[in-house]
Amino acid sequence: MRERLTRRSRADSDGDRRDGSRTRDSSSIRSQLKSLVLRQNPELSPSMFSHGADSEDSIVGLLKQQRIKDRGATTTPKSYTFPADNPTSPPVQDEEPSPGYFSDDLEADHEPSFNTDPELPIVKRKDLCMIPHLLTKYPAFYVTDHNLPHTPFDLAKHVLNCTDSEKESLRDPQKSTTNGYNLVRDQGREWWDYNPQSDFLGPKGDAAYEAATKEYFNTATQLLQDICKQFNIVGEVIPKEIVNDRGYSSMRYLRYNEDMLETEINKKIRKHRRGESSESVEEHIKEQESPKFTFEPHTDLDVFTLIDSTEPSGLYVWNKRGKVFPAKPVKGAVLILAGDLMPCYTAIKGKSPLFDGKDAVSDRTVLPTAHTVWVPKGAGDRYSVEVSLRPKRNAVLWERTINIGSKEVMENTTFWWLATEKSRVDGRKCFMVDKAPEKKLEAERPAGAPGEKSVLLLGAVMTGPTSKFSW
Ligand SMILES: O=C(O)CCC(=O)C(=O)O
Ligand SMILES: [Fe+2]
Repeated sequence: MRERLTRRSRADSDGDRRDGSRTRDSSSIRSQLKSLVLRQNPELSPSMFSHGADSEDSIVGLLKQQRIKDRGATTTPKSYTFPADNPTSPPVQDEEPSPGYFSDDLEADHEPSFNTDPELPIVKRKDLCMIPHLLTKYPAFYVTDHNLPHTPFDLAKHVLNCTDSEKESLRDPQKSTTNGYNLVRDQGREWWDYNPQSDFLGPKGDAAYEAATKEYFNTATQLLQDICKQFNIVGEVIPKEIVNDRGYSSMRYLRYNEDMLETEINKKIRKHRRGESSESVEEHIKEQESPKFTFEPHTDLDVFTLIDSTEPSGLYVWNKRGKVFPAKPVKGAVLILAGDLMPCYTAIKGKSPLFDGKDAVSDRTVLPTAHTVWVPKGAGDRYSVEVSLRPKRNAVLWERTINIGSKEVMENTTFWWLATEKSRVDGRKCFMVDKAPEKKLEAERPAGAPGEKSVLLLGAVMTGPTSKFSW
């Protein structure tokens, strides 16, 4: 008789994985970001990408330094590693599917098609059948002709422009960061979350706001579920419960707020002048003039994410070979990113990225889309609307038998375990690529043992010898 065990939460220490040195690939992502940002913002000076001792690190250096300041650390942080390039693979752009690639699978009365202007594919809703293939070649895609209501930027602007005291009243009483109002002041970012599992914390007495928010959420999650269905044409790849149930899905209105950023910078400068900071004036001034990462590179904890945003554009995504794509807003289209759960569902049959690392990944495996938001200071506020399709918290991602002492135990790894692990990762929100060392995944290890640093070993997602993915 086997016992059943549900993996809900457990830390896994693996400090070593943080100290790989910068790779050729990392500088390639940085230089691509730099040249894309400069192309899109010609008024910026290239020297803005240099920043003290980390000049070579360009944008990432800024992020890194910000983190040192945030944490008050005095030592140089562990370096950042990036997805490895796979020189043996043909370049992404050469790998477009031939027309009618999926026509055998479908009874479509038209030839599915997409275009790549901009570089990320644009697919009509009626051609969603192309998605499973496209997502093995591109990190993201746009959907047009989607029949969604207008993206509710008006609601985002409304809620994120209330007075500070009104915003405070929209915070979750339990301090949830996924419901109601929240902010990260020194990144100039604030957001409001709708989470159907929790009480609605929208502007008081505003029934129209609530109705429009829910309507967009419902139609957008339906589109994401329709995308999931495309993976199940031949067999169940994405669990039916996700296709049929909104589970723990949520919606977010975001504002990248120039004034908030400015106020924070001025506060720091004043603090310095009062002699409360040891940092040099020059550094503050540089900081004031520097372009700014406003959302650290990460992957999303979901199955799929739908995003639409206003100008100034600022979202960048990259693929497993480190090619960076600007993901500008496209009129009438929404952008779709793959989330952390996709490699779990599209792994090689019988294997899981959770435990088999990159051995679970084939070229048909859909990897989570790494992305970052970077808005140059002075470009104005940016708003975005984001919908995340997620399963229920107790959805089982993987089931396996393990031995605990002399007992055979059936272990279920749940979505909420994954979520908890990710939230414990300090400063890095991308799943990394590596083979999970089995001995570190023993079920009897107590959760959150003292001194542990939680590091995710889940996203066996990049190819190549230095295939770690961490920031
Ligand atoms: O603002 C955006 O475009 C993206 C936001 C994002 O990546 C997130 O909320 O996870
Ligand atoms: Fe994201």
